[in-house]
Amino acid sequence: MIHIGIDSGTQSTKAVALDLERGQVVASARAPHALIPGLPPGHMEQHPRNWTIALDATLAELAARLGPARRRRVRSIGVSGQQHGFVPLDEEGRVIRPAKLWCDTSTTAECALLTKKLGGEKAVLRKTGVPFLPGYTAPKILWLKRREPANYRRLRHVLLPHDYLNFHLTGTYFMEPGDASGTALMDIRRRAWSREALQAIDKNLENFLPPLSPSDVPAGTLLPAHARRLGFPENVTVSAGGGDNMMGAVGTGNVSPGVVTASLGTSGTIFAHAGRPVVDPRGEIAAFCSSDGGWLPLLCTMNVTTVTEQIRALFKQDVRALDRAAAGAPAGSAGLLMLPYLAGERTPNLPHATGVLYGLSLATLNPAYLARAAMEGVTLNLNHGLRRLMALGIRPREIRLTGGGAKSGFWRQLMADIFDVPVVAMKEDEGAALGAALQSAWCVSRQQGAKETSLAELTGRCVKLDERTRAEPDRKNTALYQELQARHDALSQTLWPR
Ligand SMILES: Nc1ncnc2c1ncn2[C@@H]1O[C@H](COP(=O)(O)OP(=O)(O)O)[C@@H](O)[C@H]1O
Ligand SMILES: O=C(CO)[C@@H](O)[C@H](O)COP(=O)(O)O
Repeated sequence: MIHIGIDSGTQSTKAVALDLERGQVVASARAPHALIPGLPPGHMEQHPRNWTIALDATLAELAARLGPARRRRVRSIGVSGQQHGFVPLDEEGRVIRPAKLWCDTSTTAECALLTKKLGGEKAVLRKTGVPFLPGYTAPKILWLKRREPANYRRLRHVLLPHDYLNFHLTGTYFMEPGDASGTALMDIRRRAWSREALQAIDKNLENFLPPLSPSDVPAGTLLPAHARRLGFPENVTVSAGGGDNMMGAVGTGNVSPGVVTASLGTSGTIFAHAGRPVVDPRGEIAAFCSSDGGWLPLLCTMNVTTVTEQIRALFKQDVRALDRAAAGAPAGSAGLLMLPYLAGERTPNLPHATGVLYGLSLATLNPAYLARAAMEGVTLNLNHGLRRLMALGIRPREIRLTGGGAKSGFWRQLMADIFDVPVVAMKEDEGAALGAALQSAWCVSRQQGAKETSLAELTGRCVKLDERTRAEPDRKNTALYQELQARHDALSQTLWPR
């Protein structure tokens, strides 16, 4: 059977077709989608129509690549999507306005209001497990109510990006706990909506949210119009899907405690599967649920490949040239330190911070040192959060890498040196898309009951490490980077005390 996985990321939509019997991805496709340009600072939005256009295009390309015989063997589709985006729909399921995204920082006032209503930061963590941060969905809904009342009056359905794509494919309003835990509207310990968080926004909000279904329950069946257009059989199951990090966990075999994954997409995330909720008393590590019945403590930084892309654009380099340039500067960039908060930052919670280049000199103001300082800066920023994950009891023996940035060999070595943990990329680098395909295969097998296959068995069969990419910490550099980490953290704390 063929199982299809879609990952609707911030910059593009990726699709893979998994042949389960062979345990292999046999076709893939990709289509870009862009942010809405020209919005005021802090406002990051996309029109959900562009996601559905990209989804339809990647599915059509995948269908063409599969050919008629394999198209007839398509059994299920799973959808993964960028987390936290707010898709507001009216009574007829029409999009009311563009979606505010995970990287939108325009809702700090709404976060403060919601935190106060629930009784302060400690009370919020006690009641829901997840603080109100601008990236999350809850303050975006309150923002709409306060700033665009006419649009809010039309609101009848709240969906997340991947839920909206499920709606496009099946016509059903559906939500599952993994992605929903990123709304900050759930009590993540109970895997249920938090009435108090909902009512802090609107006493009717519960009516606008679908009930939460377990992640192994299908969202629905592919609509006949899509199936006909693509040449797929009738009754293709569309699984619950999940947030891209939840699906990235599945696609990197992170479905039981002990494995740690880092994703280097537009955002940077590091997460570990847990059999119980992991709530950070400081609120830095997000206490999310996974999309397979467990929990997924997660660190997210907003500035990863956006920063390296800016440097690339500045010097008109392709990704290889960027690596070559960075390799031309020594470890530590001779004291040139970058705080990479170009888009504000989520961890640490500094939505209005800006980036800093410290230590410019005649030796360091050139493309090589800037490239290396950028890669080091975003990785030190991630490492700050990795230390916090470790303080909460996560012990990484190795870190599995996924997302675009994981393709760079130079960056992989830098990560091993800064994290002081071996890192390894996956044979299939679209981890979230593969995870979505695997979740859909799992969902089908659960529907079949007697022939049920566990998710661990499925990932064991289909998720493979690419041992050629393994990087071990280089002892020459680890001590230097520990020192640099202390300087990075101190500079950040001095400029933005917290
Ligand atoms: N070889 C490479 N070296 C460094 N960065 C890369 C490489 N290939 C891709 N990338 C980065 O990965 C980014 C896309 O990552 P991806 O995980 O697809 O993002 P998203 O899911 O957020 O859309 C690109 O913008 C690019 O910066
Ligand atoms: O906000 C988060 C995690 O909490 C981000 O990880 C988004 O889920 C976007 O992911 P990418 O597009 O960078 O993959």
